[in-house]
Amino acid sequence: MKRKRNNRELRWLINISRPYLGWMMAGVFLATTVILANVALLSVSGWFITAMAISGLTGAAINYFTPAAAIRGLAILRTAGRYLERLITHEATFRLLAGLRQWFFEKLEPLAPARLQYYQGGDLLSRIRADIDSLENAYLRLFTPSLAALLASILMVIFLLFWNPAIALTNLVGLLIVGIALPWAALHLGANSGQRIVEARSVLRQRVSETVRGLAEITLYGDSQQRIDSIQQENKELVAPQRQQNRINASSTSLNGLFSQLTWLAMIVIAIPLVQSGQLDGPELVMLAFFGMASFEAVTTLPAAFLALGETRSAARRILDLVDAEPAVSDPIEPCAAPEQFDIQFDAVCFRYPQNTQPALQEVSFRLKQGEKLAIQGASGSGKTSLTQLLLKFWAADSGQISIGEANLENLTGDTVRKLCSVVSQQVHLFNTTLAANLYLAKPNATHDELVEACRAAAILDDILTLPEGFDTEVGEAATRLSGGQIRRIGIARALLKDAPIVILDEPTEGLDAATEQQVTQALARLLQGRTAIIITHRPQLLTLADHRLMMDNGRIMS
Ligand SMILES: Nc1ncnc2c1ncn2[C@@H]1O[C@H](COP(=O)(O)OP(=O)(O)OP(=O)(O)O)[C@@H](O)[C@H]1O
Repeated sequence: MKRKRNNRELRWLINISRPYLGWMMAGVFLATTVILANVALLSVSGWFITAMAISGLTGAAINYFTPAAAIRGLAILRTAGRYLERLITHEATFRLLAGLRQWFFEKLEPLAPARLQYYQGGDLLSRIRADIDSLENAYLRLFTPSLAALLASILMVIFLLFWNPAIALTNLVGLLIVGIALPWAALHLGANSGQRIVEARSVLRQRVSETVRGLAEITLYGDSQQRIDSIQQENKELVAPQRQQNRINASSTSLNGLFSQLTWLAMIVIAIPLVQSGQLDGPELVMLAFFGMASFEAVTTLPAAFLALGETRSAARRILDLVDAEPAVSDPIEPCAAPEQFDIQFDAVCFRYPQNTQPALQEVSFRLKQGEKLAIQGASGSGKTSLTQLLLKFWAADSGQISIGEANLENLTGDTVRKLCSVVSQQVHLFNTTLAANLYLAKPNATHDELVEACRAAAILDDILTLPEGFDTEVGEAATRLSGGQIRRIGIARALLKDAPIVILDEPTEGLDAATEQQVTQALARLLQGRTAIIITHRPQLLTLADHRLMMDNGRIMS
């Protein structure tokens, strides 16, 4: 089962790299060229220096032009090849990671908000950033170098076979130990700590981001020491597996050095008698010794890369676990077109959140005619917001039926339903860009006049125009100058721009002082004109906008 899951991650890593296969193969070709150029450079140099020394001693003539030119050529090939290889493999990997982030967001979107509520903000961020980034290891340090090592090793051993099978075999054994046995051992020894690193890093990130967000409360309630202690503890949880990985890495680096030196030594020991028997000459002995030494460049990075594979796999698993989650509501296979009539009807709707034992809504039924406004009141937790969440298709009813006009909600896609609805709540999220961009969000193709008109109707135009850069003011700067009431009127302007036939108000005047509440209520009255609306509120002012009232208690409609 575990092996199957591991294969699933590796298969996925290979599958997503398909579009970049051309780039990867070019990287493999260049990496192989660099390894071979380096081996050839050292071997020719060793041969050349020895041949020169011998000719100096014996006075024999030697052609030094060809080897000197070869050395220069190989040095240039090695340097230029390395540069191009890094350029190409990094380009391929970064393109892949960029594509992956976009794919991840596309997969996340249908999960929001219902399924994502189980993940903390810091955890999601960790998956989007750190987990995706750590996949870089798979491509830059693992796939490309492994393929290049395989290709280069085959060619090097074939080359040695022409000189002597025993030397070739010795080199092959050394390459197999460093290129396969050590990486295999590192992979198995490091799998557990790799997984712990990814998990501990995510926990630490969540804790830090939550601490920074709640800094005001922590300072106010004097909880800082406890926080520091818990961050230190979580830091220790991260450092322990990192230390273990460093130990494995240090051991594998030492063994790596030991086996490559032993192989090299064994190759020399085998070659010396061949010199004595005249099958090899002195320069060739040195050439083969240098060849053996340089050949390990092909495999020397693999143990560390395979050690990091445990971490990479865990990161891939966390990404897959999230994107494989079933959306809370699936779209119909053959959806209906958007309704043209906007009565809202709930028929015996029951709903319970998956992890709760108590239902949030029980047998909820009501009918609201197009253009009418319904106020819903009730104690906290009575199910008011849940009712609107179902209407927006963020969750699906367990039983009963919801319809808009003639269309049953089950036959409409979530997108279609949400295009028909605007929501104004007490929390208006402004993105960190200009005010204009925040407003265009509701209608990307709106003209500037439409923007101005919506802001005028929401009674926020004058406030925006007094800002130094008007609509072009950055929200970061504006947020310090905009009051809660002004931000809510920006939310109303957005809803006006969207011009959807159904409006949901979820306590939009909560927490405002009387004067501001009046301004916001007037703006809301303009928004509700001619639209069907559900208004969740306790505020008497806002209740005056409603034609009907419902009281909820414990998930049921009381009156
Ligand atoms: N996302 C959620 N996941 C699990 N349970 C939830 C979720 N949202 C609400 N609940 C639970 O469902 C019940 C109804 O909550 P709901 O938010 O609909 O009530 P509400 O009347 O809008 O309350 P409030 O006025 O405090 O916003 C409550 O018991 C609440 O704990």
